[in-house]
Amino acid sequence: MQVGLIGLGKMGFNLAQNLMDHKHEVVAFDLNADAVANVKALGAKGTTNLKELVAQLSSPRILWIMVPHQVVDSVLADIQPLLSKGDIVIEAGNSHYKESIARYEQMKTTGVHYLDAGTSGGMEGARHGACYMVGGDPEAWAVVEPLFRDTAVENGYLYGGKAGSGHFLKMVHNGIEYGMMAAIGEGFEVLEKSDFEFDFEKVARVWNNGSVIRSWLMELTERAFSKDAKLDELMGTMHSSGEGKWTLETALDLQAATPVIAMSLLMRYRSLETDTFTGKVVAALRNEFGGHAVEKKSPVLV
Ligand SMILES: O=C(CO)[C@H](O)[C@H](O)COP(=O)(O)O
Repeated sequence: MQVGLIGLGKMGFNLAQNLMDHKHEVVAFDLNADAVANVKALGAKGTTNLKELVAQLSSPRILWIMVPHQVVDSVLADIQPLLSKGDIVIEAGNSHYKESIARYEQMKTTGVHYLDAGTSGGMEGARHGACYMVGGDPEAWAVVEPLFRDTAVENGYLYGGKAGSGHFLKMVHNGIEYGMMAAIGEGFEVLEKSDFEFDFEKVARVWNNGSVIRSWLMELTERAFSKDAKLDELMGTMHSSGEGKWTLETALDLQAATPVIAMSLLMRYRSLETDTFTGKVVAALRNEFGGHAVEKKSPVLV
């Protein structure tokens, strides 16, 4: 299938390669000319001009937007005048589900289908097999399902139902992610404060082999400690992008008791004031799976 891919950042560039591995035709857009040149070198078409992107697509067009949620509205404002009835927009930023519902309703008035797609698996997933949660019109979903089937891991995609359900699922997924990472970080903080002389990389490795808590996050923990045995180079500052806060706000609205997610979010805020070892572990994990910036001891963002 032909896909117009908007956004060649950490996730989008890898998704472009994943799509091409599965014989899909990628026409990519990014403002960064180097990223466009790089994806063209791999076999995609590419442009830094949105009008050119849309003009190169056959109708009904499929546009896959892979940009941070903060810039989704401005991308939509730019492309909407260029689209026609029947076109399909897949919005794969980590958007708030209520914004996705509003965008879906607005797009519907112009006959453009809008699907909200949460993507998990980080940069590695986007490249070699992601996990997707998608919401929106079932008819539009039926058209684009092969794209998700091909670029996901086996059993790694779910059509969640009406508009907003994809981003709602991704929001809750990220809330769970906060709690799991906080627990891993806290466990290693106990080890670090004890009198025992543990090799944290080896501890993470043994826990990855047969234990109840073996997981991709624990594998990333092992990887992080293999690079820096005590994470001495990192500040334990835990930034956040909003999904944990939205999960907690939603839980409060629904009167769902979510103390683990709440505390993990609050500890992230706390870490902005005081360095902790938990913070180092969570910061390292965010860097491992999402390429998110970490603060080094000399306070420089990398
Ligand atoms: O969706 C993701 C992973 O599943 C992103 O990496 C997200 O940015 C993680 O959330 P936060 O930045 O708040 O830690």
